Amino acid sequence: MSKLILDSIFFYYPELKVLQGAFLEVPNRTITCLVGRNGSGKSTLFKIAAGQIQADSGITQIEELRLHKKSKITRFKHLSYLPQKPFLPGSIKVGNLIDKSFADQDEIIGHVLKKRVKNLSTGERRYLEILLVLSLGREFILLDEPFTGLSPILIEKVIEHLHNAKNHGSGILISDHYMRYISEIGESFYLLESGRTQVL
Ligand SMILES: Nc1ncnc2c1ncn2[C@@H]1O[C@H](COP(=O)(O)OP(=O)(O)OP(=O)(O)O)[C@@H](O)[C@H]1O
Repeated sequence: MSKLILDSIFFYYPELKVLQGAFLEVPNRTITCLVGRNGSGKSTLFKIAAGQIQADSGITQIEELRLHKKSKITRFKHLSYLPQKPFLPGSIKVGNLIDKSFADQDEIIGHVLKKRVKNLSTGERRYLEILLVLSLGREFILLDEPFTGLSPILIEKVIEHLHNAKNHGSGILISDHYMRYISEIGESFYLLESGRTQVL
């Protein structure tokens, strides 16, 4: 079984110690959840795992493979990442982003294929972003607050997609404040508090 590991992660802003030795293990074929209060550092840990920012110290690795700051291609091959904030350029048409055969099977996306991203509703845009991140079929999938802005029906659809991705072998790391859904789908849980993680 392959694992994404973050070990002894420290990250400081000039006047704030955000992470102080955080540890996380994300095995494949598993949904791992990271929870914690607002501002506890969850997004910071995601950004470090995704290589968007660099930790002051600590290790990110997949099995024996160390992921250094410069390992961008290696990261891209192994990981896909949904940031907390919208990331798609507004001017692109949905139909140019997603495979038509896929869109034909999804009612929500099927209805908005001709629209530009900037003209989607918040929930439609978030749903599209999640599908794109999942469709890359990476070994590890990092989802930072995917459910924000989604209706319960869309959340249920996303959960179905997450189970599919997991059954195809992906390891999923997810953070969200919707505890009802998190506790429904998660198999292992970490709480981030005072810069450190503990297994729940
Ligand atoms: N660019 C920045 N400069 C200084 N402090 C920052 C910066 N970005 C984030 N922070 C601070 O770092 C801490 C951790 O932020 P982070 O976004 O990782 O928290 P979070 O757990 O994801 O929060 P939330 O659940 O609200 O999304 C917060 O106290 C935040 O104010």
